[in-house]
Amino acid sequence: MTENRRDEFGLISYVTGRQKVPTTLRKRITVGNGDDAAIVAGRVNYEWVACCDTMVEDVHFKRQTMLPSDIGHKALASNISDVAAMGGIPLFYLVSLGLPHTWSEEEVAEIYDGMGALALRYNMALIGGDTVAVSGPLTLTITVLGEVERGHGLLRSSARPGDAVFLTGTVGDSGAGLDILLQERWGIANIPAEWMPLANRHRLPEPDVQAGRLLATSGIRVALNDISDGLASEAWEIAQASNVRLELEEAAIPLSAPILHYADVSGNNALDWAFYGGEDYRLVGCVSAKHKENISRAFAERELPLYWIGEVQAGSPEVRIHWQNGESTTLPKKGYNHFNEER
Ligand SMILES: Nc1ncnc2c1ncn2[C@@H]1O[C@H](COP(=O)(O)OP(=O)(O)OP(=O)(O)O)[C@@H](O)[C@H]1O
Ligand SMILES: Cc1ncc(C[n+]2csc(CCOP(=O)(O)O)c2C)c(N)n1
Ligand SMILES: [Mg+2]
Ligand SMILES: [Mg+2]
Ligand SMILES: [Mg+2]
Repeated sequence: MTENRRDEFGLISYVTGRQKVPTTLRKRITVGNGDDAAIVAGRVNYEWVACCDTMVEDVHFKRQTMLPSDIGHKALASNISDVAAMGGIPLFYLVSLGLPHTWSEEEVAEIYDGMGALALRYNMALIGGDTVAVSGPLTLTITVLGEVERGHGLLRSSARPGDAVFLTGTVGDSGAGLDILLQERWGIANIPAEWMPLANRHRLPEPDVQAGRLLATSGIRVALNDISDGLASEAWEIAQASNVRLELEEAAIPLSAPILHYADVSGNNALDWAFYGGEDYRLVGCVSAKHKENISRAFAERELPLYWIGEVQAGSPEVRIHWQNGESTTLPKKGYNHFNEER
Protein backbone atom coordinates (compact mmCIF):
# COMPACT_ATOMS: atom_id res chain seq x y z
CA MET A 1 0.00 0.00 0.00
CA THR A 2 2.76 2.42 0.79
CA GLU A 3 4.90 1.90 -2.34
CA ASN A 4 4.98 4.73 -4.82
CA ARG A 5 2.69 6.81 -2.70
CA ARG A 6 2.49 10.43 -3.68
CA ASP A 7 3.96 12.81 -1.12
CA GLU A 8 1.70 14.99 1.03
CA PHE A 9 1.36 17.70 -1.59
CA GLY A 10 0.87 15.26 -4.44
CA LEU A 11 -1.86 13.50 -2.50
CA ILE A 12 -3.61 16.77 -1.70
CA SER A 13 -3.73 17.85 -5.33
CA TYR A 14 -4.74 14.34 -6.44
CA VAL A 15 -7.76 14.20 -4.15
CA THR A 16 -8.83 17.83 -4.18
CA GLY A 17 -8.36 18.21 -7.94
CA ARG A 18 -11.45 16.02 -8.34
CA GLN A 19 -13.77 18.51 -6.60
CA LYS A 20 -15.93 20.91 -8.58
CA VAL A 21 -16.69 24.44 -7.41
CA PRO A 22 -20.36 25.34 -8.03
CA THR A 23 -20.68 28.44 -10.18
CA THR A 24 -23.00 29.95 -7.56
CA LEU A 25 -20.08 30.06 -5.09
CA ARG A 26 -17.17 30.84 -7.36
CA LYS A 27 -17.49 34.60 -6.96
CA ARG A 28 -17.60 34.30 -3.15
CA ILE A 29 -14.26 32.49 -2.92
CA THR A 30 -11.55 35.16 -2.92
CA VAL A 31 -8.88 32.57 -2.04
CA GLY A 32 -9.60 28.83 -2.20
CA ASN A 33 -7.35 25.86 -1.74
CA GLY A 34 -3.63 26.56 -2.11
CA ASP A 35 -2.73 29.34 0.30
CA ASP A 36 -2.36 29.43 4.08
CA ALA A 37 -6.10 29.78 4.52
CA ALA A 38 -9.18 30.36 2.43
CA ILE A 39 -10.87 33.75 2.15
CA VAL A 40 -14.58 33.76 1.44
CA ALA A 41 -17.13 36.55 1.23
CA GLY A 42 -20.01 36.83 3.67
CA ARG A 43 -23.38 38.26 2.65
CA VAL A 44 -25.13 41.32 3.99
CA ASN A 45 -28.05 40.44 6.28
CA TYR A 46 -26.75 36.91 6.86
CA GLU A 47 -24.81 35.34 9.72
CA TRP A 48 -22.27 32.56 9.46
CA VAL A 49 -23.17 29.07 10.72
CA ALA A 50 -20.06 27.00 11.53
CA CYS A 51 -19.70 23.43 12.76
CA CYS A 52 -17.28 20.55 12.74
CA ASP A 53 -17.65 16.80 13.19
CA THR A 54 -15.20 13.92 13.07
CA MET A 55 -15.43 10.32 11.92
CA VAL A 56 -12.92 7.77 13.21
CA GLU A 57 -12.34 4.25 11.92
CA ASP A 58 -13.68 1.58 14.32
CA VAL A 59 -15.73 4.24 16.18
CA HIS A 60 -17.94 5.63 13.41
CA PHE A 61 -17.33 2.99 10.76
CA LYS A 62 -15.48 -0.19 9.95
CA ARG A 63 -14.39 -1.35 6.53
CA GLN A 64 -17.17 -3.89 6.93
CA THR A 65 -19.89 -1.27 7.45
CA MET A 66 -18.95 1.51 5.02
CA LEU A 67 -17.34 1.84 1.59
CA PRO A 68 -14.76 4.62 1.31
CA SER A 69 -17.24 6.78 -0.65
CA ASP A 70 -19.85 6.21 2.11
CA ILE A 71 -17.39 7.53 4.68
CA GLY A 72 -16.89 10.74 2.71
CA HIS A 73 -20.63 11.13 2.18
CA LYS A 74 -21.54 10.54 5.81
CA ALA A 75 -18.84 12.76 7.30
CA LEU A 76 -20.06 15.66 5.18
CA ALA A 77 -23.75 14.75 5.69
CA SER A 78 -23.40 14.85 9.48
CA ASN A 79 -22.01 18.39 9.24
CA ILE A 80 -24.62 19.52 6.72
CA SER A 81 -27.18 18.14 9.18
CA ASP A 82 -25.85 20.40 11.94
CA VAL A 83 -26.25 23.39 9.60
CA ALA A 84 -29.78 22.18 8.77
CA ALA A 85 -30.51 21.97 12.50
CA MET A 86 -29.70 25.70 12.76
CA GLY A 87 -31.94 26.47 9.77
CA GLY A 88 -28.90 27.37 7.66
CA ILE A 89 -27.67 26.98 4.09
CA PRO A 90 -24.45 24.92 3.86
CA LEU A 91 -21.84 26.60 1.62
CA PHE A 92 -18.17 25.80 2.18
CA TYR A 93 -16.26 22.92 3.76
CA LEU A 94 -12.75 22.09 4.92
CA VAL A 95 -11.44 18.56 5.36
CA SER A 96 -8.82 17.31 7.80
CA LEU A 97 -7.56 13.82 7.11
CA GLY A 98 -5.47 11.62 9.43
CA LEU A 99 -4.32 8.92 7.06
CA PRO A 100 -2.75 5.59 8.11
CA HIS A 101 -0.60 3.72 5.59
CA THR A 102 -3.17 0.90 5.43
CA TRP A 103 -5.44 3.03 3.24
CA SER A 104 -4.53 3.31 -0.45
CA GLU A 105 -4.60 6.50 -2.48
CA GLU A 106 -7.48 5.09 -4.51
CA GLU A 107 -9.50 4.58 -1.35
CA VAL A 108 -8.76 8.14 -0.25
CA ALA A 109 -9.84 9.37 -3.67
CA GLU A 110 -13.10 7.43 -3.22
CA ILE A 111 -13.66 9.13 0.16
CA TYR A 112 -13.34 12.47 -1.64
CA ASP A 113 -15.63 11.28 -4.45
CA GLY A 114 -18.32 10.47 -1.86
CA MET A 115 -17.93 13.90 -0.30
CA GLY A 116 -17.75 15.62 -3.67
CA ALA A 117 -20.95 14.02 -4.98
CA LEU A 118 -22.91 15.13 -1.91
CA ALA A 119 -21.30 18.59 -1.97
CA LEU A 120 -22.31 19.03 -5.59
CA ARG A 121 -25.95 18.23 -4.80
CA TYR A 122 -25.94 20.88 -2.06
CA ASN A 123 -23.96 23.40 -4.12
CA MET A 124 -21.06 23.37 -1.68
CA ALA A 125 -17.39 24.06 -2.32
CA LEU A 126 -14.27 22.56 -0.73
CA ILE A 127 -12.04 25.46 0.31
CA GLY A 128 -9.25 23.78 2.25
CA GLY A 129 -8.16 21.28 4.85
CA ASP A 130 -5.19 19.46 6.30
CA THR A 131 -3.49 16.11 5.75
CA VAL A 132 -1.35 14.16 8.19
CA ALA A 133 0.01 10.62 8.28
CA VAL A 134 -1.09 8.74 11.42
CA SER A 135 -0.18 5.39 12.94
CA GLY A 136 -3.69 4.84 14.30
CA PRO A 137 -7.10 4.60 12.66
CA LEU A 138 -8.24 6.80 9.78
CA THR A 139 -9.81 10.04 10.99
CA LEU A 140 -11.82 12.44 8.90
CA THR A 141 -12.80 15.83 10.33
CA ILE A 142 -14.96 18.17 8.32
CA THR A 143 -15.72 21.79 9.05
CA VAL A 144 -18.71 23.32 7.31
CA LEU A 145 -19.47 27.01 6.93
CA GLY A 146 -22.99 28.02 6.07
CA GLU A 147 -25.22 31.03 6.43
CA VAL A 148 -28.60 31.93 7.83
CA GLU A 149 -30.67 35.11 7.60
CA ARG A 150 -29.64 37.41 10.45
CA GLY A 151 -31.51 36.55 13.62
CA HIS A 152 -33.20 33.50 12.05
CA GLY A 153 -30.91 30.75 13.38
CA LEU A 154 -32.95 27.98 15.08
CA LEU A 155 -31.77 27.11 18.57
CA ARG A 156 -32.26 24.18 20.94
CA SER A 157 -33.21 26.70 23.63
CA SER A 158 -36.37 28.04 21.92
CA ALA A 159 -38.95 25.46 23.10
CA ARG A 160 -41.80 26.81 25.26
CA PRO A 161 -44.70 25.26 27.18
CA GLY A 162 -47.62 24.85 24.77
CA ASP A 163 -45.39 23.81 21.86
CA ALA A 164 -45.90 20.67 19.83
CA VAL A 165 -42.93 18.37 19.16
CA PHE A 166 -42.19 17.23 15.60
CA LEU A 167 -39.83 14.94 13.71
CA THR A 168 -38.86 15.33 10.04
CA GLY A 169 -38.72 11.62 9.30
CA THR A 170 -38.66 8.09 10.63
CA VAL A 171 -36.05 7.23 13.24
CA GLY A 172 -34.09 4.11 14.11
CA ASP A 173 -33.34 2.97 10.57
CA SER A 174 -29.66 3.84 10.84
CA GLY A 175 -29.21 1.87 14.07
CA ALA A 176 -30.99 -1.14 12.59
CA GLY A 177 -28.87 -0.75 9.44
CA LEU A 178 -25.71 -0.84 11.57
CA ASP A 179 -26.93 -4.03 13.25
CA ILE A 180 -27.35 -5.57 9.78
CA LEU A 181 -24.00 -4.31 8.47
CA LEU A 182 -22.14 -5.69 11.48
CA GLN A 183 -23.36 -9.21 10.75
CA GLU A 184 -20.48 -11.01 9.14
CA ARG A 185 -22.71 -13.38 7.18
CA TRP A 186 -23.66 -10.58 4.78
CA GLY A 187 -21.21 -7.73 4.24
CA ILE A 188 -22.16 -4.59 2.34
CA ALA A 189 -22.55 -6.30 -1.03
CA ASN A 190 -24.81 -9.18 -0.02
CA ILE A 191 -27.37 -7.67 2.28
CA PRO A 192 -30.83 -9.08 1.50
CA ALA A 193 -32.86 -6.61 -0.60
CA GLU A 194 -35.50 -6.26 2.11
CA TRP A 195 -32.91 -4.86 4.58
CA MET A 196 -31.10 -2.69 2.05
CA PRO A 197 -33.12 0.46 2.88
CA LEU A 198 -31.91 0.17 6.50
CA ALA A 199 -28.27 -0.37 5.56
CA ASN A 200 -28.47 2.53 3.10
CA ARG A 201 -29.89 4.83 5.78
CA HIS A 202 -26.82 4.02 7.86
CA ARG A 203 -24.31 4.37 5.03
CA LEU A 204 -25.76 7.31 3.14
CA PRO A 205 -27.84 9.54 5.40
CA GLU A 206 -29.53 12.50 3.73
CA PRO A 207 -29.58 15.69 5.84
CA ASP A 208 -32.88 17.61 6.11
CA VAL A 209 -31.70 20.98 4.79
CA GLN A 210 -34.98 21.77 3.05
CA ALA A 211 -36.93 21.20 6.26
CA GLY A 212 -34.54 23.42 8.24
CA ARG A 213 -34.77 26.16 5.63
CA LEU A 214 -38.54 26.01 5.54
CA LEU A 215 -38.66 26.45 9.32
CA ALA A 216 -36.03 29.20 9.45
CA THR A 217 -37.77 31.27 6.79
CA SER A 218 -41.26 30.75 8.27
CA GLY A 219 -40.77 33.55 10.76
CA ILE A 220 -42.16 31.26 13.46
CA ARG A 221 -40.28 30.54 16.71
CA VAL A 222 -38.82 27.02 16.33
CA ALA A 223 -36.50 24.97 18.55
CA LEU A 224 -34.46 22.52 16.51
CA ASN A 225 -31.84 19.79 16.93
CA ASP A 226 -30.57 17.07 14.61
CA ILE A 227 -30.43 13.43 15.61
CA SER A 228 -26.86 12.17 15.76
CA ASP A 229 -26.94 10.37 19.13
CA GLY A 230 -30.58 9.20 19.15
CA LEU A 231 -34.02 10.77 19.60
CA ALA A 232 -33.91 10.39 23.40
CA SER A 233 -30.60 12.18 23.78
CA GLU A 234 -31.50 14.98 21.34
CA ALA A 235 -34.96 15.53 22.88
CA TRP A 236 -33.25 15.80 26.28
CA GLU A 237 -30.89 18.41 24.83
CA ILE A 238 -33.88 20.56 23.80
CA ALA A 239 -35.54 20.03 27.21
CA GLN A 240 -32.39 21.08 29.06
CA ALA A 241 -31.50 24.00 26.79
CA SER A 242 -35.10 25.32 26.95
CA ASN A 243 -35.78 24.38 30.59
CA VAL A 244 -39.03 22.56 29.72
CA ARG A 245 -40.47 19.04 29.82
CA LEU A 246 -41.07 17.16 26.58
CA GLU A 247 -43.92 14.63 26.64
CA LEU A 248 -43.67 12.15 23.77
CA GLU A 249 -46.26 9.61 22.60
CA GLU A 250 -44.95 6.14 21.85
CA ALA A 251 -47.74 5.56 19.33
CA ALA A 252 -46.70 8.67 17.36
CA ILE A 253 -43.01 7.78 16.90
CA PRO A 254 -42.62 7.17 13.15
CA LEU A 255 -41.04 3.82 12.31
CA SER A 256 -40.44 2.63 8.74
CA ALA A 257 -41.91 -0.61 7.41
CA PRO A 258 -38.44 -2.20 7.00
CA ILE A 259 -37.43 -1.48 10.62
CA LEU A 260 -40.66 -2.98 11.97
CA HIS A 261 -40.13 -6.07 9.84
CA TYR A 262 -36.44 -6.39 10.74
CA ALA A 263 -37.10 -5.90 14.46
CA ASP A 264 -39.74 -8.61 14.25
CA VAL A 265 -37.55 -11.24 12.60
CA SER A 266 -34.41 -10.37 14.60
CA GLY A 267 -36.19 -10.31 17.97
CA ASN A 268 -35.41 -6.64 18.64
CA ASN A 269 -37.55 -3.69 19.66
CA ALA A 270 -37.56 -1.09 16.88
CA LEU A 271 -38.13 1.66 19.47
CA ASP A 272 -34.73 0.94 21.05
CA TRP A 273 -33.09 1.91 17.76
CA ALA A 274 -35.44 4.89 17.39
CA PHE A 275 -34.66 6.28 20.85
CA TYR A 276 -31.06 5.25 21.39
CA GLY A 277 -29.57 4.17 18.02
CA GLY A 278 -28.60 7.54 16.55
CA GLU A 279 -27.16 8.67 13.21
CA ASP A 280 -30.59 9.20 11.67
CA TYR A 281 -29.88 12.89 10.97
CA ARG A 282 -33.58 13.70 11.07
CA LEU A 283 -34.56 16.94 12.80
CA VAL A 284 -36.51 17.05 16.06
CA GLY A 285 -38.07 20.33 17.08
CA CYS A 286 -40.80 22.28 18.81
CA VAL A 287 -43.22 24.97 17.59
CA SER A 288 -46.24 26.59 19.15
CA ALA A 289 -49.22 24.19 18.82
CA LYS A 290 -51.21 26.95 17.13
CA HIS A 291 -48.90 26.71 14.09
CA LYS A 292 -49.28 22.94 13.66
CA GLU A 293 -51.64 23.12 10.71
CA ASN A 294 -49.66 25.80 8.87
CA ILE A 295 -46.42 23.92 9.29
CA SER A 296 -47.99 20.61 8.29
CA ARG A 297 -49.40 22.21 5.14
CA ALA A 298 -46.08 23.86 4.22
CA PHE A 299 -44.25 20.53 4.57
CA ALA A 300 -46.92 18.64 2.62
CA GLU A 301 -46.80 21.20 -0.24
CA ARG A 302 -43.10 20.46 -0.63
CA GLU A 303 -43.59 16.72 -0.14
CA LEU A 304 -41.43 16.79 2.97
CA PRO A 305 -42.33 14.31 5.74
CA LEU A 306 -43.38 15.67 9.12
CA TYR A 307 -44.65 13.82 12.19
CA TRP A 308 -46.11 15.26 15.41
CA ILE A 309 -44.82 13.20 18.32
CA GLY A 310 -45.68 15.05 21.53
CA GLU A 311 -45.98 18.29 23.42
CA VAL A 312 -44.00 20.64 25.62
CA GLN A 313 -45.01 21.42 29.19
CA ALA A 314 -43.66 23.63 31.94
CA GLY A 315 -41.51 21.82 34.47
CA SER A 316 -37.96 20.84 35.24
CA PRO A 317 -36.08 19.58 32.17
CA GLU A 318 -37.12 16.05 31.33
CA VAL A 319 -38.35 13.83 28.50
CA ARG A 320 -41.33 11.66 29.37
CA ILE A 321 -42.82 8.98 27.19
CA HIS A 322 -46.47 7.91 27.21
CA TRP A 323 -46.51 4.23 26.34
CA GLN A 324 -49.36 2.66 24.41
CA ASN A 325 -50.31 0.61 27.50
CA GLY A 326 -51.22 3.80 29.35
CA GLU A 327 -48.10 4.04 31.51
CA SER A 328 -45.74 6.96 31.33
CA THR A 329 -42.08 7.00 32.34
CA THR A 330 -39.01 9.17 32.02
CA LEU A 331 -37.19 8.41 28.78
CA PRO A 332 -33.59 7.68 29.82
CA LYS A 333 -31.12 10.18 28.42
CA LYS A 334 -29.04 7.45 26.90
CA GLY A 335 -27.81 7.25 23.36
CA TYR A 336 -24.44 7.27 21.74
CA ASN A 337 -21.96 8.84 24.17
CA HIS A 338 -18.24 8.67 23.39
CA PHE A 339 -17.22 8.51 27.03
CA ASN A 340 -19.90 6.19 28.32
CA GLU A 341 -19.68 2.42 27.93
CA GLU A 342 -23.43 1.98 28.39
CA ARG A 343 -24.79 2.82 24.98
N1 LIG B 1 -13.49 19.84 21.39
C1 LIG B 1 -14.34 20.89 21.35
N2 LIG B 1 -13.90 22.13 21.49
C2 LIG B 1 -14.77 23.17 21.46
N3 LIG B 1 -16.08 23.06 21.30
C3 LIG B 1 -16.58 21.82 21.14
C4 LIG B 1 -15.74 20.67 21.14
N4 LIG B 1 -16.51 19.59 20.96
C5 LIG B 1 -17.78 20.03 20.83
N5 LIG B 1 -17.84 21.37 20.94
C6 LIG B 1 -19.04 22.20 20.88
O1 LIG B 1 -20.03 21.65 21.75
C7 LIG B 1 -21.34 21.80 21.21
C8 LIG B 1 -22.04 20.44 21.12
O2 LIG B 1 -21.27 19.61 20.28
P1 LIG B 1 -21.73 18.16 19.89
O3 LIG B 1 -20.62 17.57 19.09
O4 LIG B 1 -22.22 17.44 21.08
O5 LIG B 1 -22.99 18.47 18.96
P2 LIG B 1 -23.35 17.83 17.58
O6 LIG B 1 -22.22 18.00 16.63
O7 LIG B 1 -24.67 18.36 17.21
O8 LIG B 1 -23.50 16.30 17.97
P3 LIG B 1 -22.72 15.05 17.33
O9 LIG B 1 -21.23 15.34 17.45
O10 LIG B 1 -23.19 13.93 18.14
O11 LIG B 1 -23.15 15.03 15.88
C9 LIG B 1 -21.16 22.47 19.86
O12 LIG B 1 -21.37 23.83 20.03
C10 LIG B 1 -19.70 22.19 19.52
O13 LIG B 1 -19.17 23.18 18.67
C1 LIG C 1 -18.57 0.44 13.63
C2 LIG C 1 -19.59 1.32 14.29
N1 LIG C 1 -19.88 1.14 15.60
C3 LIG C 1 -20.78 1.95 16.21
C4 LIG C 1 -21.42 2.92 15.52
C5 LIG C 1 -22.47 3.78 16.19
N2 LIG C 1 -22.09 5.16 16.39
C6 LIG C 1 -20.84 5.61 16.33
S1 LIG C 1 -20.74 7.27 16.61
C7 LIG C 1 -22.41 7.41 16.82
C8 LIG C 1 -23.08 8.71 17.15
C9 LIG C 1 -22.74 9.85 16.25
O1 LIG C 1 -21.37 10.17 16.37
P1 LIG C 1 -20.86 11.58 16.89
O2 LIG C 1 -21.54 11.82 18.23
O3 LIG C 1 -19.38 11.50 17.01
O4 LIG C 1 -21.32 12.57 15.84
C10 LIG C 1 -23.00 6.16 16.68
C11 LIG C 1 -24.46 5.88 16.84
C12 LIG C 1 -21.08 3.07 14.14
N3 LIG C 1 -21.64 4.02 13.37
N4 LIG C 1 -20.16 2.26 13.56
MG1 LIG D 1 -20.33 17.21 17.08
MG1 LIG E 1 -26.08 18.19 15.99
MG1 LIG F 1 -22.51 12.69 19.33
